[in-house]
Amino acid sequence: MTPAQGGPRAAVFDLDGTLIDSGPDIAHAVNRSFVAHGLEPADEAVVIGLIGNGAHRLVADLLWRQRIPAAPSDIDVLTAAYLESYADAPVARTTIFPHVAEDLAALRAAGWRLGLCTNKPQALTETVLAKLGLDHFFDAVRGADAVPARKPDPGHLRAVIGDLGVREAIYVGDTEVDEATAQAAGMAFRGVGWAAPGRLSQGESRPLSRLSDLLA
Ligand SMILES: O=C(O)COP(=O)(O)O
Ligand SMILES: [Mg+2]
Repeated sequence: MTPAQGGPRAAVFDLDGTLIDSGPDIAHAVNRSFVAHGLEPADEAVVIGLIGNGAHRLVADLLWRQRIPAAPSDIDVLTAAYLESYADAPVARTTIFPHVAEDLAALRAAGWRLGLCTNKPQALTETVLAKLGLDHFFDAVRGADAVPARKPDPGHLRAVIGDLGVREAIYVGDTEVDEATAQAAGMAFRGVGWAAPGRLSQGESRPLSRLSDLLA
């Protein structure tokens, strides 16, 4: 699907794994919470392979992967500790992927409206964007707790499009969660070429080599 002729061109981006390489900070924070509660830390690569469904699900999936039995209240406690630890050092090990800032600037210069749709909590999302100097690119930002239901619920993406005041947009992400969300919302999707191995579906045959490819 291409933007309507003459209509505002718009793109919505996922955050973690798409615009920023935040896996090292996320892994460090979640492992701090595990160790503080007497649990084994997980390999960074394992954590990175599970990011994208929000903080609570990341903790639950890691416990399951490590075969650690946990009650729902344990998952809540570990999630709260993880997010507290993450908020303590949100960008200590995080980098912006190459060319992302200049390509977002190029899209804006070409008149595109840009949104962000992430399963990171809203406050942490705003902090991370501001600390990395990316906040000024976006006309709309919605984290997981800024909508009634987060990705893969299509309402999350539709809320961002509503905020942008456009009828359609392309969604750009790094995982099958993002692909499923776009599909459920009836939106076009492009994966990023720097997604971690195996995170996009086999069907994503045209990943972007740069965000500025959207201008082509
Ligand atoms: O799952 C998360 O915590 C956030 O991941 P996302 O930015 O890729 O949606
Ligand atoms: Mg992602």
